[in-house]
Amino acid sequence: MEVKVGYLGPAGSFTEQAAKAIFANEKRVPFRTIPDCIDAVNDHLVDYAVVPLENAIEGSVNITLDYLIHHQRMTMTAEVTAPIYQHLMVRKEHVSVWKEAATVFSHPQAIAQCHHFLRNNLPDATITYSVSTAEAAKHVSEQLDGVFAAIANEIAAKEYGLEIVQSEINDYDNNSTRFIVLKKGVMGEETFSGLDHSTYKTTLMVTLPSDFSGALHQVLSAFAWRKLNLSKIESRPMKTGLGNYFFIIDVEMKMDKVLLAGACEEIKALGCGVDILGSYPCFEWKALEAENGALK
Ligand SMILES: O=C(O)C(=O)C[C@]1(C(=O)O)C=C[C@@H](O)C=C1
Repeated sequence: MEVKVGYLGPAGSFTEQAAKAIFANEKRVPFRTIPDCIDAVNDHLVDYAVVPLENAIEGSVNITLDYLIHHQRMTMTAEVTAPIYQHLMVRKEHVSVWKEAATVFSHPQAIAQCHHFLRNNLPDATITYSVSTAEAAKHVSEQLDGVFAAIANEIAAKEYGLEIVQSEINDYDNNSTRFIVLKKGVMGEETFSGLDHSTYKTTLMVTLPSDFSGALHQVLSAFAWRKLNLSKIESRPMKTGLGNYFFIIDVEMKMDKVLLAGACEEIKALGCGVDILGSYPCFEWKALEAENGALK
């Protein structure tokens, strides 16, 4: 049976590169938005969805996290972290006048990664958000009147015939984004065409009982005394009123029947809610490059 993989498109998005890295030989299907991608798995249009989850400069991709928690629960089944290089690009005839760009188009995450660059180099340009960086590049390539620019990657520049006029414009080096592979149904062992993974993570969603002093401290203690390493903890609004939050906790370990299961039981005994969003292998970009060819 043919495996289909949905990703945030169009062709040339960072998410497409991430999807290619894990699913080199599967059929990849672009979707317009992150929720569309996730819904496509629910509607059985595709078997997996690859969506961005967290960026090193801008933090969580809130739309992914919130859509997963509040609208469409899916199982996290793999992670790939990709280096991210943002470039400013224009139509070929505008290379010498890029500083006159009236509008810069890009995905909000990409704009946020380049705030200082934009402030220093294009202070008067209007910023217009696109559903993805590749969509921004496609849009600029279609504009015949006026000077416009997009922030996107090298592959998008090639795909839509744009010229890069300023490269690596992200405000901080070592920029990277964590992409997550989602599927419907229960957690299971997935095999990703024999790719080597470096670590395992388990992502938990924890809700605290109301008005319980020291609750978060006790939740963290359940991990601490078992010496379970956390790689991330983040609070997000429950959307039920100010002051109501849930916590996303990433534990650097595969779900097991003893340590992690014990920590979850202990947290539940405190009156907290615990949902396991996934337990998954984490792929390194370098290793994938070696297996699948250069992806930058
Ligand atoms: O717009 C794209 O190309 C995407 O794949 C989305 C996305 C994101 O939402 O984080 C992916 C990586 C970059 O950090 C910027 C944008």
